[in-house]
Amino acid sequence: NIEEEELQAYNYMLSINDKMEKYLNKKVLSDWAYASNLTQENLNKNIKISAEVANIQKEIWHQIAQYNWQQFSDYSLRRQFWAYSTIGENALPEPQFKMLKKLVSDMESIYSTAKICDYKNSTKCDLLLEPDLTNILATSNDEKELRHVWIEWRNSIGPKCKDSYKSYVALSNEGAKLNNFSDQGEVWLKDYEDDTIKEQVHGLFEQLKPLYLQIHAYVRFKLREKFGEVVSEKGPIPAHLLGNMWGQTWDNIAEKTLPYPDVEDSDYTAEMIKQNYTAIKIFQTAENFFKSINLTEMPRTFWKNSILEKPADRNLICHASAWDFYDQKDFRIKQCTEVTYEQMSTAHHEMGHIEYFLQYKDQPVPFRTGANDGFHEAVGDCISLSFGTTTHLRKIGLITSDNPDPKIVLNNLYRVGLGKIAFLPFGYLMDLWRWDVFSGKTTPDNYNCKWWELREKYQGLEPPVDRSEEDFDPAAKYHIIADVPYLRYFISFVIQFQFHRALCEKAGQYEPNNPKKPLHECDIYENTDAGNALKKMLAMGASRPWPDAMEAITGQRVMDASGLLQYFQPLQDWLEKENKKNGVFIGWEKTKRVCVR
Ligand SMILES: C=C(C[SeH])C(=O)N1CCC[C@H]1C(=O)O
Ligand SMILES: [Zn+2]
Repeated sequence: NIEEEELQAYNYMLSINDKMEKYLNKKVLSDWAYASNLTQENLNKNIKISAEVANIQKEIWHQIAQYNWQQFSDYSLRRQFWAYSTIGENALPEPQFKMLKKLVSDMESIYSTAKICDYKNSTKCDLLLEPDLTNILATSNDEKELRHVWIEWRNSIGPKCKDSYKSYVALSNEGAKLNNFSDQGEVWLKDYEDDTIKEQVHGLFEQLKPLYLQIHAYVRFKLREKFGEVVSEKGPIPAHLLGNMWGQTWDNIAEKTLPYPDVEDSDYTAEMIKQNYTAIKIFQTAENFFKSINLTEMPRTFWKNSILEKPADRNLICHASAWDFYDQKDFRIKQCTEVTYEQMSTAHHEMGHIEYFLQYKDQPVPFRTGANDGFHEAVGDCISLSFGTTTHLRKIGLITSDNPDPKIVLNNLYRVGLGKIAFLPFGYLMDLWRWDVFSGKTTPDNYNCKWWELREKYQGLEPPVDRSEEDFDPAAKYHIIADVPYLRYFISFVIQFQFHRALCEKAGQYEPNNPKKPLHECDIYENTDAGNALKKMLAMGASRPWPDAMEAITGQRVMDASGLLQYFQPLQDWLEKENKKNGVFIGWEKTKRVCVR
C-alpha cells in the first residue's frame, strides 16, 4: 500500500542522493579540470565522466517512474522525486549526449582562446577578451579602435561557431522532447514552477522601460557630445561606445558622462591600484563584508583550490564562475581577476554564489540550488548595493574625501544606474532570442538579423557596421556558446533590489519617505539582523517553491520592480529634468544599419 511504498521510497531517496553526491563530485572535479586547463585530454576525461553520470541519471529516471510519488504525504520526499523526474540532456542516448557535450566544449574553447590583432600594431595578434579587449573597451576613447575591436572579436568567433550552434540547438531539443517538453527553452523555465513566468517578466520589463528610456536618451546625448556625428541625435546608440563588449552594462563610461563632472569624483579603480589592491585583497574585502553580517567565512580549501588570477601557462575559461563540488567542503571561484572596481563587484557576485552553497550544503542534493536561478545571481549583487554606496566606500577608503556634497551621491547613483538600469533590456532579450531559436520560430538563416532586431527594439543599440547572416554575433557572448540560460540575470537585477530594501529596513537603514534614510545610501555592513534574515533564506535552497523564499526575506510572494524604481527615483527625477532641459529625443528612430539576409 502507499504507506509502505512511501517508506521504501524514503530509503531509496537516501541511497540515490548519496550516490549522486559521489558521482557529482567526480563530475564537477572533471568539469573544473577542463575549464581551468583546456586540453584534449581533460576534455576526453570530462566527456567520459559526464556520460557516466548521465547514464546514472537515466537509470534513476526509469526507477522513479515506478513510484506513485505524486501521492506521497511527505512534501520534501515528493519534491525530491519531482526534481529527479526531469533530467534534460542527460536523457539523450549516450552517443548524442557525448556529441552535445563536445559541441558546447568546443565552442567554449574557441571563445576562451580567441585572439585578435591590436588596432595600433597589426603585428601584435595575441589580444584575448580577458583582460585585453575588456580593458580597451572600458578605457579607449578612440572610436576607430573601439570599432576595430568590436568587429574583430565577432569575426574571430561567430563564423567558427555557427554550424556547431545549429547542431547544439537540435540536440538540446531532442533531449527536451525526451523529457516531454516542447523544446529546450521550456526546460529552462521549469524551475520557476510558474507557467506565467514569461508574462511576469514581460510585465516587469514594461514597468522598467520608462526609466531605461531616460538613461538611454541622456547617455546618447553625452556620447554625441564626446564622439560627434558617429552618434546620431535620435537613432539607436552604436554598440561599441558603451564601455563593454556587449553593451550590456555601461558603468565604464561613467567618467565620460557624469551628471556633475566638476565635483571631485573618485576613480575607484585608480584608488584601488594606488592602495596596492591585489586579487587576494579584493576577495578578502568581499569576504570581510559577508562575515560582518554573520554569514560564513570562506573555508580554508577555498583559498587553496580557487583560481583567482589568470595563469600564464595554459588556456582556460576566464569567464568568472563559482563552483560547488557537492561534498559539503570544497567550494571554489575561478576568476581571471584584474585590479579594477568592476572586478571588485564581480568578486562580490561570485562570493554570493559561494555563500549560497555554504548555507544550503546540508540540504538533500536536489535542493542544493537556488530557490530559482535568479536568486543565485542576486545574492552577491545585493551585498554590492551596500558596498557601492558612498557611505561604505568612504568607510573602506576608496573614497578619500569626506565632502558631503549631494552631487557626489548623485554621481555615484548614476554610476550604479549605468550598471543596473542599462542591463535590463539586455538581460531580457538574451533568452527572448533563444526561446525563439529553440522553438524554431527563429531559423538558422535568420539567427543574426533577428538578434539585431531585438538589440534595436529593446536596447536601442545598433552595430557600428552593417551585419549579415554570414555573421553570428550572438556567439560573441559567453552564455550563448556555453549553454548558460540568461533570464536568471534579468530576474536577479529586479529581485536584488527587493532583497536590498527588505534588509535595509531590518537594519533600520531605510525608511520609506524618510529623506534622511534613502534606499540608495543604505549600507547593511556589520548588521547581523539583516545578515541573519538573508542567511535563513539562503539555507532553504530549493527545498520550497521560490515564493516561499521570497516571502522569508521580503514578506512578499512576488517579483516586483518597485524596489529598483524606489532605489533610482532620485536619478530618474534628475534625468527627466536634464533631458527636458537639453530637449533630447526620448527613445530611438529606426537604425540606418542593415542586416543582409
Ligand atoms: C559573473 C557572471 C558569472 Se555567474 C556572469 O556571467 N554575469 C554576472 C552579471 C551578468 C552575467 C554576465 O557577465 O553576462
Ligand atoms: Zn553569477
